[in-house]
Amino acid sequence: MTNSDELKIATPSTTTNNTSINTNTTIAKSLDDPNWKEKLKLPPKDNRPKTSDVTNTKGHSFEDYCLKRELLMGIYEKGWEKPSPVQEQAIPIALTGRDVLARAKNGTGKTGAYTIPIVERIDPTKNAVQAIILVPTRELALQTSAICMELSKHIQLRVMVTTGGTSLREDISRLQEVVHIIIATPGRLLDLVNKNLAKIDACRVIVLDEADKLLSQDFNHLLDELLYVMPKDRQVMLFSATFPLTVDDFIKKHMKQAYEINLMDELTLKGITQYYAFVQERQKIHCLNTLFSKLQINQSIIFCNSTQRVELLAKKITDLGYSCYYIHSKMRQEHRNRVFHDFRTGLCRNLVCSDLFTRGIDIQAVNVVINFDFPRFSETYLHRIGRSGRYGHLGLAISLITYDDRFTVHTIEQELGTEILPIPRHIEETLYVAKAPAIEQSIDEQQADK
Ligand SMILES: Nc1ncnc2c1ncn2[C@@H]1O[C@H](COP(=O)(O)OP(=O)(O)OP(=O)(O)O)[C@@H](O)[C@H]1O
Repeated sequence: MTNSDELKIATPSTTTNNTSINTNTTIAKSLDDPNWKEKLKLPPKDNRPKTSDVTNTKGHSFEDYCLKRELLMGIYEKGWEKPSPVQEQAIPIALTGRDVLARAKNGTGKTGAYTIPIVERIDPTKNAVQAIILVPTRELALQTSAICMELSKHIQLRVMVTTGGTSLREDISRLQEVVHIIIATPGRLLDLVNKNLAKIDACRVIVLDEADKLLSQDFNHLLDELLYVMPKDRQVMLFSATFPLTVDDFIKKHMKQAYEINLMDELTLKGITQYYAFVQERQKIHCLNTLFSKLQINQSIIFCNSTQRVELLAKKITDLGYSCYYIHSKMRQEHRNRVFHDFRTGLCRNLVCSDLFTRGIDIQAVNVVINFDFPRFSETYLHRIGRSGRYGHLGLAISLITYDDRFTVHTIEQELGTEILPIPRHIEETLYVAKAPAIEQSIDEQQADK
């Protein structure tokens, strides 16, 4: 790969939708229109094969849930044709107002599993905050609000994002207007609540996305404070791919007969192939250079264990002649936003980052994740490698391992029940580069055909 081909980043392989749906006509405004589906502006169909992590459903359709027509329009126009396994389980229960505790693999549609019921249950005629979605990072807040706005684009819903690192004054003036859903990082929301600027005493739904991260020591006490302000008869929903025991206290204290969903009979995604390269610390850059020259990287995320190492590595990669961005929590927010936006739109092939990007970030074009530094915990490893292989697609995770990491590797393999294999001389492209087949077929089916 050279710099000259940096910009040829493939978006998910697509073919135009040639079903009976006409994408050129205007959107059905009339809710009585029996042909509303034919008038939707659908995105190109994503015909890449998918694993059973997302295809193994009960066969529900979004229409089975009696959702508002305008919401269904938003869902279909987002390109979501049918619910994923976690959506099938969570949506009908969440619509009843019951507490939900949902564990499902990375990239299998947890965001839709809580945003769809929330959007359905909001009364847009009421001038009040009716739902709160908490996430651990500012980038994830922006990503989640974009999804919420896309799904509700035919409904007059007002979504507000508020996170640390942005102007409090802007938030204050935004809160003078109507706000139905707040998507926030916990610290800023609590600040607004304590200053009596955000009124959440009538808000009856709260979601903790990446719940185990939010309930870690960094945020735990903030959440207790927020929940004490909310009405007693609220709905609490927790979503993550990992639920260590640390969340138990919160569940006992704040949830009532939560409906439990656990779609993690195995922990790692079927579409991701995991390898390690055993190296000395000083050989890591050379090894990365070799990987860059050999792999078919569409977009890659490269993880380091400290912000300082992120910046140093990004400089070394640039010196090697590969374009790359970097992002970490000590950068100014506007700078972070620009990097996030530009990487997402494919302006650069490689992104070096700290664990700021480990949770929730969804960039479909990422097919390779590299652990330049090996993480210390299995949760971190799982979430990091889950940045590729989104929605049942293919991905490659390569970890550079030093002698000091050897016990951690073993522990993580044990805890996740997975095997990280030594990297072979040649890595088959079929393992991580998607080719769209003419007929949609799951990856598992293809393997069965062989
Ligand atoms: N029903 C659906 N049909 C097709 N694509 C979907 C559907 N639901 C979600 N997706 C897509 O799947 C991708 C992953 O979704 P999402 O980010 O919600 O996963 P997640 O389970 O929250 O992952 P993570 O654990 O990493 O946060 C997104 O690109 C989203 O648009």
